[in-house]
Amino acid sequence: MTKKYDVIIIGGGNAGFGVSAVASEAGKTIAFIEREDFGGTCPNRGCTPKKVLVAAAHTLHEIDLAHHHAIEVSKPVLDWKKLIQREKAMIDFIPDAMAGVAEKRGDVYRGSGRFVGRNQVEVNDEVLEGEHIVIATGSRPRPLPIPGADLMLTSDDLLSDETLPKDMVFVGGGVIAMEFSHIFARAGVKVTILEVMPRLLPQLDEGAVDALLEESKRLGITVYTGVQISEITETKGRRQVVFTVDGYEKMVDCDSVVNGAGRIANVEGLDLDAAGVEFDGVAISVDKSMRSTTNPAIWVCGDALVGTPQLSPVATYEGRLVGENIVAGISQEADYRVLPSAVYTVPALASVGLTEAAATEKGLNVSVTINDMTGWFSGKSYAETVAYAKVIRDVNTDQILGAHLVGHRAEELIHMFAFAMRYEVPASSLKNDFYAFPTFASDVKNLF
Ligand SMILES: Cc1cc2nc3c(=O)[nH]c(=O)nc-3n(C[C@H](O)[C@H](O)[C@H](O)COP(=O)(O)OP(=O)(O)OC[C@H]3O[C@@H](n4cnc5c(N)ncnc54)[C@H](O)[C@@H]3O)c2cc1C
Ligand SMILES: NC(=O)c1ccc[n+]([C@@H]2O[C@H](COP(=O)([O-])OP(=O)(O)OC[C@H]3O[C@@H](n4cnc5c(N)ncnc54)[C@H](O)[C@@H]3O)[C@@H](O)[C@H]2O)c1
Repeated sequence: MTKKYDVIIIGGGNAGFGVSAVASEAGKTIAFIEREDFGGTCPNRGCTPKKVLVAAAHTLHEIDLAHHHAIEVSKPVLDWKKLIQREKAMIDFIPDAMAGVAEKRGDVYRGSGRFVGRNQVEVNDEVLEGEHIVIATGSRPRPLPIPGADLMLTSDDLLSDETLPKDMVFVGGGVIAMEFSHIFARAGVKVTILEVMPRLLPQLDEGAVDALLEESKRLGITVYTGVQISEITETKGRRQVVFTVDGYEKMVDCDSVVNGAGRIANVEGLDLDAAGVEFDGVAISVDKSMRSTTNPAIWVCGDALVGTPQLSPVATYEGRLVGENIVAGISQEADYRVLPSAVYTVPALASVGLTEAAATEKGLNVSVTINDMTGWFSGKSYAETVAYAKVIRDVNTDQILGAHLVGHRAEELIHMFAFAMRYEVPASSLKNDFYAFPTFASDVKNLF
């Protein structure tokens, strides 16, 4: 007999948990399907384990700066295998803990879900019927049409391999490449980044990215932009990446090549046709409330939803919004305008709101202030190697439109700007408030 549910959720990551929190609180019956680890990418293969490695890189950075503080230390010795084991030990409770939460909210099915009708999903040969079905299946690394692409590692491998390579190449110069390149470079690995676009992190503010690029070069990372990769080969256990840049063919020989070329929606194998869900090969067609345009029983959220930021808090937010739309029978739209995020290089690049280019394109009357804080008392005290801030303010409304920071605890300070933007605190109020002194936060008064 077919089991019937109010809501079937395919995928037990941030997005799926967002949906389940709202639906279970409203007393809906839920089927929760997960084929791998409950918790999904962020706590098991993304944000959380990655940050353990970032923290180690941060310590290596501080040791490197010790001489500025009249502290002599010998060359640090990093035991990569032990670091990976520490990272794994810190997260190993997560899948079971999250499965426990899922079981409290509904019936848990372990396996791959796929559509067998407009309202039916099959998992482990069992057919479930849902009034609503949510696709929260996340993303996977973009497959690249390059000969030898199968030789590439993914971020999953980097978080698990206990052997440190001598040298490595990242294909793509986005968030994953930047974060891991700083970790590995600080661990002593020779890193090369190959980016197809004219600059790294193309969607972030150019000034902030330039500051990070300088810091990355200081670390010894080699960056090529505007490249075309033609093939990846393997000889004697080493990999060779062949590419063209500025009309010249080049080759880098290395231990590991990593796919950092973006992530695509994880929807293959769902048999979307069986549910009458329109999919153009890249994105499922949805309306503004994240509902399939061709089957109103189906919703999409998190990384599986194409075109919105692939971030953990966004996946949770979208999931909760889908949950609310299902429970209340409404069509709320997501609002992505104030979204603080960070690239966890060491030091980090953090941003919120409009880039300078986007503000200019909108024709707004803006004031853009750029500061290098390495010479400020705070920057000098901590011997900061990079401390960059760009703040974009609307002159007419005195509202902060965007902030882009590198160093100076950017990943923490950015929330002051985000808070001001969300609650429309005027820039002059932010500037004139009390701050504990001396702190990095108190420097915000002097940034614009
Ligand atoms: C290396 C890395 C580092 C990251 N760091 C950060 C960070 O620092 N900060 C940040 O905000 N974001 C970060 N992200 C992004 C963040 O992890 C994702 O945006 C977020 O996890 C997406 O959540 P989701 O629920 O949409 O998908 P996921 O968490 O991927 O969950 C989808 C789940 O669906 C399951 N699934 C897929 N298909 C099926 C099926 N057919 N049947 C059953 N189950 C299925 C999968 O097994 C998975 O568990 C990082 C990502 C990566 C890869
Ligand atoms: N700190 C964080 O919040 C964090 C950390 C890691 C990942 N993530 C999320 O995960 C997603 C995936 O990360 P990512 O770094 O893989 O993607 P990304 O979109 O950040 O960067 C991919 C880069 O690869 C380049 N590229 C694409 N094809 C290429 C090719 N053939 N040759 C060379 N370069 C190529 C793109 O131009 C782009 O710059 C991101 O969207 C990000 O939101 C977030």
